Parts: sequence; structure tokens; C-alpha cells
Amino acid sequence: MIRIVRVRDYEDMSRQVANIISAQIILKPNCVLGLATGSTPIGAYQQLVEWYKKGDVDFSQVSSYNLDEYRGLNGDDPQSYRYFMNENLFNHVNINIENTHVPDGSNPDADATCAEYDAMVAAAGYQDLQLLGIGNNGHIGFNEPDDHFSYGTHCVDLTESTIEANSRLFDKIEDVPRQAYTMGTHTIMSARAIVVAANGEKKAQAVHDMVYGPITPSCPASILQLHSNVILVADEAALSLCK
Ligand SMILES: N[C@@H]1[C@@H](O)[C@H](O)[C@@H](COP(=O)(O)O)O[C@@H]1O
Repeated sequence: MIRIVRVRDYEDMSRQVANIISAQIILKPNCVLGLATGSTPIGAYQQLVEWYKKGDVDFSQVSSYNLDEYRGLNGDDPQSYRYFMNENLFNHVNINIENTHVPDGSNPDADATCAEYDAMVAAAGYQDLQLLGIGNNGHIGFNEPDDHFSYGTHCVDLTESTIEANSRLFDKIEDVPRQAYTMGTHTIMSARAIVVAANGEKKAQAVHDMVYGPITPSCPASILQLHSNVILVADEAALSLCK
């Protein structure tokens, strides 16, 4: 079931999402968080850093597993998702960096990287709370539209639309990696609770299809309808097709 929280704007969305994450940490200080990258969660991470500095949220026992990483990028690369997480959250709070996990984009052995990542998430007991953004084409993590749902962590060929959407963060489109390692559907759906954040008109079709469309791998996010505890935090623009 997907519960919808309507918010005014990006700032409001960020505060609501940060509140859900901090509530999870307060309820279970040693919780396992599933974390996401992209423009969407940046505001929520900033809010959490602010509350951490005020002493209202303590990450000392938290562990985290990120959804995805570009294949071929080292964690020191400013375009890598490991770098993004360090810059936007981990370096500013008291999380033990050893307890933060991102698939190893520098390992060209896809089978080994993915198997190792799945084993780690499973050994941690899966995510208490998974944070998700949504791609313009309905992708979650880097699970792109396909003819079947993926299972565990795997290597994907990014679609042209995703490469184009993400090229805004690179100097030129040729620099965007063509492949990524991503948690699969089973891993994402194994989380006890899931919060999806979405803002802006570009997400409207994907948000509509996620909530009201058929459950189909052509909109990977639609599988969230089968999860018992999903909260969608979205602004009016992202909800504009959900009448
Ligand atoms: N792999 C990431 C996703 O995890 C993210 O949710 C999505 C939306 O990104 P944004 O938040 O920048 O719109 O696309 C990226 O490609």
C-alpha cells in the first residue's frame, strides 16, 4: 500500500523525508538505512545534518546501504555515488564510515561485486527504512524499465533517457558511465518500510504509474504497490497526474 503525503515544495518535502529518517533512528538507534543519491534527497540530507549539529539525531550506531553506483568509477571520483554520500551526508554527521556501504564501482567483476553486496545487506538483516527517489522513466535505484523485474544486486546498462537525465551532473554526456551496479527489486522490497520522495513536473508520469498503473517492469516503481509500508512524499507538481 502506498500512502501519499502531499507537500508544498522541495523544502517541505525535504523536511518531511528527514523527519521520517530521524524518527526511524530515534526508534531504533542501530537501524539499517537504505540510502539514495540524486538531486531529490540532497535537501533531506542537509536537514539531517542541521538536526545532527543541534544534537537531535545521532548516527553513531546507524549503518547504511546505498542503492547503486556507477560501474567503473572509484569512490574518490567526484561523480561517484560514494563521493556524493560522503559530501552530502557522511562527512557531516557522526556515522561510522565503516558502517556505510555503496556497491564497489571500481571492481570490474560484476558478479563478485553484486553477490558480495547482496550478502552484506542480507547479513545486516535488510533495511529498516529504504529511501528512494524515482527516475523520470519510473526507475528505482538503477532498475530501468525492462520486460521482467530484477531480483538481487546486478549490473545494468543505463537507458539513453537516464544517461541524458544524469548528464546534467557531468561536464559532457560522453562522460556519463553506461553501466551501473544497482540493488535489485527483491533487495529493495525486503526493506521494512520505504519512503519515496518526488518533486517536480518531470516526475508526474512516473509517480502516477507507480501509484495507479499496472504492476509492470516497464515502470519498475510500480512493484511498490505490493509492499505493505510505503510512504510517498511528493509535491503538487509530481502529483499533478494523480487526480
Ligand atoms: N540512480 C538514481 C536514482 O537512485 C534516483 O532516484 C533517480 C532520480 O534522480 P533525481 O533525484 O536527480 O531526479 O535517478 C538516478 O539515476
